[in-house]
Amino acid sequence: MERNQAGPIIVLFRDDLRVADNGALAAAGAAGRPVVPLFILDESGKDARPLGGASRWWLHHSLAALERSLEQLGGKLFLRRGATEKIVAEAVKETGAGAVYWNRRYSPAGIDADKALKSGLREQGLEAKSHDGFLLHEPSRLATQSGDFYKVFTPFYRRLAEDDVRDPIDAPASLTGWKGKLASDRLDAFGFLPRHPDWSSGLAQRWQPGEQGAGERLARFVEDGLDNYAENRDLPGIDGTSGLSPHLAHGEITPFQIMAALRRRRGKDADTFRKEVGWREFSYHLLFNRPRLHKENFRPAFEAFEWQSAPAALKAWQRGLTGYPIVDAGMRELWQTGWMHNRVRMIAASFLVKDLLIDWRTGEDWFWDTLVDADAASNPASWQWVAGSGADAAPYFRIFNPVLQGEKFDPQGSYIRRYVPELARLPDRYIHRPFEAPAAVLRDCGLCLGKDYPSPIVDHAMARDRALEMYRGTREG
Ligand SMILES: Cc1cc2nc3c(=O)[nH]c(=O)nc-3n(C[C@H](O)[C@H](O)[C@H](O)COP(=O)(O)OP(=O)(O)OC[C@H]3O[C@@H](n4cnc5c(N)ncnc54)[C@H](O)[C@@H]3O)c2cc1C
Repeated sequence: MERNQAGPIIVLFRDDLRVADNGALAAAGAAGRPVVPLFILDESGKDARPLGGASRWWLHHSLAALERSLEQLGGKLFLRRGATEKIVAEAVKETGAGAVYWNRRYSPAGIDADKALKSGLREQGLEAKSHDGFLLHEPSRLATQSGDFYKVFTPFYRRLAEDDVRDPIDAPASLTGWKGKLASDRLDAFGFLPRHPDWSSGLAQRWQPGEQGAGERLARFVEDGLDNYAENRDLPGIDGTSGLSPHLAHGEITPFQIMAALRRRRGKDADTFRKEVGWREFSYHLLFNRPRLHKENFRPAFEAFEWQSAPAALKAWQRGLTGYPIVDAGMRELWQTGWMHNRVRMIAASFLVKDLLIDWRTGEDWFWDTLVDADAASNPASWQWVAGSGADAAPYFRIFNPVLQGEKFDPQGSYIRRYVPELARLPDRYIHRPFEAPAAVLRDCGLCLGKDYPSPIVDHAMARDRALEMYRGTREG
């Protein structure tokens, strides 16, 4: 096929649902040719991981916001579902496009699909160009001195910090919209919104999906939230973190924009925040080098670990009915809002894996389905970190005590009172250990343990010893 240098440029949208700091869109806009923005949901590859329910809810609203932003610039978003190469081939044929631009993806299935796309388009004589945006670093390029990938965070982060971070790219002032025809699905017909039942009201109350919501959240955080972040980030009872993770997961904002917003900020709080963004980069570095991170233990010795089957305990964990208030508050926050505080994610994950001895993959799957920020790299990397099977993982003997963790990080129990309202009347000293409250205290609070709120489904001290024994047998792979 002859390259049509005057023809329209197709710009693909996938996990980059924004118009600012969008290298592909900016390049297409600057070329002055008609632009065909095309969103493709591709769940067809053999390693593709279908999105979970909460991510689908987010995606619906994020696409609606993107449609509006593109319209304001003079463009129209086309929506398709299917194998990337096939959909793009059809779109090229229908529009007579001479070029296809996109921002790089870093999930294993995304990398494979885009590689095939690039070579296929070039073989046909079309221009195919990819841009950065999702990550600060290219996982294929960063290597240790011995040429291996990084398995420990600190040297990875030190190396990452050596690189200059480019400035964000402005959104195009306007686009030359493409006026021809192209098949497009209707957003509603994708069926991303839950209907029977509709469980999304808590998500809608908490979040504003879309680029505008992302930008406002970043600005608010830098203005009001960054001071004391290093301490506040561990306190689930306050709004002490940025809440940017779902916006990052859907590419409504880029780490380049975040770094630019922090550029003039020095000191412990800003450094800690940059480092957290660095953990996201590290997770993708691991995923790139271990594409089956959500299926296979990073440390092979864990393949032999004898996880337990405990369906009733799993259900209690998922519903926030374990009898450990901090675990239950976290699991209910997740269910109601599609998000859970990082400190509580660690505690709830540790409880599933170490107290209940349930395979980390089961918990990872649940988070994948229920988190609005479900992320192909951070989710499995974090679960493996907690389980001890991952790179640079928590040592096996670190087993969170859910009562002590609760008392340390939510001393007044404000987080518990918000998400486990049946415990709200308990005095602070029993809020994390209702099972130790004297009968008179429980009676005064109108609380009947085992009826209004469960007794612990497992004894932590016993569970800790059991886990230590099993872990000792599995050490270092
Ligand atoms: C078991 C478990 C599962 C997790 N699953 C996910 C997931 O699916 N998606 C996800 O984005 N994060 C995940 N995390 C990491 C972390 O909990 C969230 O990134 C964080 O809570 C998001 O809230 P925030 O944006 O307010 O974070 P902030 O504290 O404001 O941090 C800013 C950004 O840094 C990144 N970040 C912070 N902490 C981490 C971390 N430990 N690992 C990787 N990136 C980090 C995120 O992109 C975050 O938005 C998981 C952690 C655990 C323990």
